[in-house]
Amino acid sequence: MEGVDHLAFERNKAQFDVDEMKIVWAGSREDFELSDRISRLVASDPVFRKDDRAALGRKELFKNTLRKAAHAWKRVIELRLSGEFSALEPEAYKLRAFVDQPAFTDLHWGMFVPAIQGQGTDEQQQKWLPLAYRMQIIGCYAQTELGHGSNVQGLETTATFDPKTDEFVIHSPTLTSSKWWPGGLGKVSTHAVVYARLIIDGQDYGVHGFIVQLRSLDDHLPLPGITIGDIGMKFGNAAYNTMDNGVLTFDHVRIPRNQMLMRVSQVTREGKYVHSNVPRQLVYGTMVYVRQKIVADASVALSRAVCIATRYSAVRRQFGSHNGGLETQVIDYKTQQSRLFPLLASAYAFRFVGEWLLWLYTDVTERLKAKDFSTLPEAHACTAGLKSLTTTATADGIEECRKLCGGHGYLCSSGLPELFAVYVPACTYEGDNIVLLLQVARHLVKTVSQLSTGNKPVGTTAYMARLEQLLQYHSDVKKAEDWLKPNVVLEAFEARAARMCVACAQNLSKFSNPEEGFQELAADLVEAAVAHCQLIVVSNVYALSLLHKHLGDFISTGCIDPKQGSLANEQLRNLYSQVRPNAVALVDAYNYTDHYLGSILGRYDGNVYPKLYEEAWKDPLNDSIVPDGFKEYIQPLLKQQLRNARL
Ligand SMILES: CC/C=C\C/C=C\C/C=C\C/C=C\CCC(=O)SCCNC(=O)CCNC(=O)[C@H](O)C(C)(C)COP(=O)(O)OP(=O)(O)OC[C@H]1O[C@@H](n2cnc3c(N)ncnc32)[C@H](O)[C@@H]1OP(=O)(O)O
Ligand SMILES: Cc1cc2nc3c(=O)[nH]c(=O)nc-3n(C[C@H](O)[C@H](O)[C@H](O)COP(=O)(O)OP(=O)(O)OC[C@H]3O[C@@H](n4cnc5c(N)ncnc54)[C@H](O)[C@@H]3O)c2cc1C
Repeated sequence: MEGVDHLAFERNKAQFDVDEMKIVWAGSREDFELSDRISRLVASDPVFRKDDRAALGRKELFKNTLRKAAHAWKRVIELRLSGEFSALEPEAYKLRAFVDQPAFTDLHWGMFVPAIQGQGTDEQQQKWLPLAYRMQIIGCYAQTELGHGSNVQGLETTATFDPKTDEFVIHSPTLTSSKWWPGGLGKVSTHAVVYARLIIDGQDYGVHGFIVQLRSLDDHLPLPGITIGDIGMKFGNAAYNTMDNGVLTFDHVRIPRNQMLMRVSQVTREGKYVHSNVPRQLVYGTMVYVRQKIVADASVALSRAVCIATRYSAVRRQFGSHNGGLETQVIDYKTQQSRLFPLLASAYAFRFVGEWLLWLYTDVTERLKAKDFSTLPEAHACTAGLKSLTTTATADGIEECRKLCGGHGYLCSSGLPELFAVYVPACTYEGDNIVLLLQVARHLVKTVSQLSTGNKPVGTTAYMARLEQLLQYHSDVKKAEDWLKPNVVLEAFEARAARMCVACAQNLSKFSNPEEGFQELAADLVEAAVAHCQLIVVSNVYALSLLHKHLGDFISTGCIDPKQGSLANEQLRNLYSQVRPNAVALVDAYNYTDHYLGSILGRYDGNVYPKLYEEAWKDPLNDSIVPDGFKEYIQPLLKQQLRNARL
């Protein structure tokens, strides 16, 4: 029934003030009001409808994306959502987020602009940023090649300095050096920040960023020497196919010398390479920025899936009917709770860890401005590790939510298949998750090895300073409630991470060639890195379900014994019972509109069955009662069977 809240009985059970929780989730009252206003604005605008997206072909889908991006830009300007540099303001960012359709603009604002801001000189910023801010040029981030993505130092594209003309010659020497994947490149971008090996007088100075114009600003045709196109359909139907991930090759394309991004190092008019007194890794700065953003976004994607699965689990009933009464809500099954509630808790945990990471990133940025590079390794390890941890958990969590919704979760109208297909590449882009965990492992091993030299570990590795104590540690948990004490949980996680790191460091020391040891022990190193990253995010329910999931680690490292493991599980069951009456209210606190959720199963009013039924009839296959192709392919079969039957 329209207008009836089928979930009201669930909402009435809540033991906390959902409006207050909305503010906690949003970050502040101001943020809440902004999100609320912008999400409603998007939901009520017919251009931003998305319920028809799954049935669109690639070309229509892409054009639809262009239309939405242009309309979003128009709305930003018309509504005066922000000041001079409009699209960088939170309102504009939120508007793009609630439109919820990946587009070239994500890379323009999310990577092209930050690359120039972070790696361009003041002069370069003054020239390029106003054009980019007004979208008079549209840019992408062209780093990955057909042959190399993870190994940035292995890129093959060359930028050779020509002192005669004061230019760089950008060239793709091999097929594998073709740029491959950059979003927005395939059909839209007029410019790119291209990463290429700098060659001066035959000497290779490694990978640097260059601003390169790709297409004419008049007719949008590729400039001479440039071959460019889309790399083809990707996983899922609509999903990430709204994005024109592209291929690009250069045939001796010339750009002026001042288009090398020169904040970190410079090439003079005479062809002299000058490296500023800063770490070369600052060239990777844009990736650090985006990894931090991706962590913040993980809680959004996971919370959407959890919201759908929680509301639907409260609506869906199976088994347990007595005397013709109602069947049991599937959310009341302990197995459903043990799969769903840790995800609900994870979404909240990732929301808070995202805030913390933003603080860390802001802090390191301020320090870099003051030429203090001391916290850069920690910022790199945290952004890389948490990007890996949160995106893996979110991608797995979305898929789990699909299963939690049974058969109906497999329908596109549940919103879950598309959410998964859009989200899952986050485990790969901006650094493959395993490759990033190996970076964390390097940082941890280095930290352990420096302990003997008296180096005091700082930041998230500070617990290693108590190594002796952590190596002696054995949990003193005696009853299930003991697991509710944050310190008890935290110490167990610290001891587990410390012991796994130390074990790796000890095993590495047995190799005469450390690099060979690192390769050989990579799987263990990744597990130690995961343990360290989990330590960063632990909080009550979440921590206990993780402890239960990784019980083997905790027992094998001697941090807890099997009895204490069972007590943790007992406590977990108690906590699930406490979460149960609050579950629907906890997902209401995300304050998502039905438009943004894009899911019949997750509708706010819980009116699932009539709407599912209604939606089925909208499928293009139901446009005609007898399908196209009946006469050619079905009727002859039927007739033949009839003939055979008569024989
Ligand atoms: C509106 C939208 C807004 C925001 C966007 C939000 C979401 C994004 C949406 C969509 C995103 C879409 C697309 C994504 C785009 C991309 O994918 S762009 C391409 C990204 N590519 C990668 O991530 C490549 C991964 N590889 C690497 O990062 C590096 O190559 C490596 C770190 C794996 C290895 O690098 P090497 O140079 O070989 O390093 P090393 O020898 O291992 O280490 C040398 C030292 O450098 C330190 N280090 C490495 N990286 C960094 C860094 N980023 N910052 C600081 N320090 C770094 C490393 O720790 C070593 O230190 P030592 O002290 O041990 O020497
Ligand atoms: C949707 C999407 C959008 C993208 N957008 C952009 C963009 O805008 N701009 C851009 O420049 N790039 C972009 N990329 C490229 C992306 O950044 C790379 O795909 C990513 O960095 C992974 O690199 P790769 O593809 O080379 O993977 P590979 O490194 O080839 O990974 C293959 C396998 O090898 C393993 N592996 C690799 N190295 C190691 C190692 N040292 N030790 C152990 N295992 C290893 C990995 O774990 C993985 O299992 C995008 C990719 C996708 C999927």
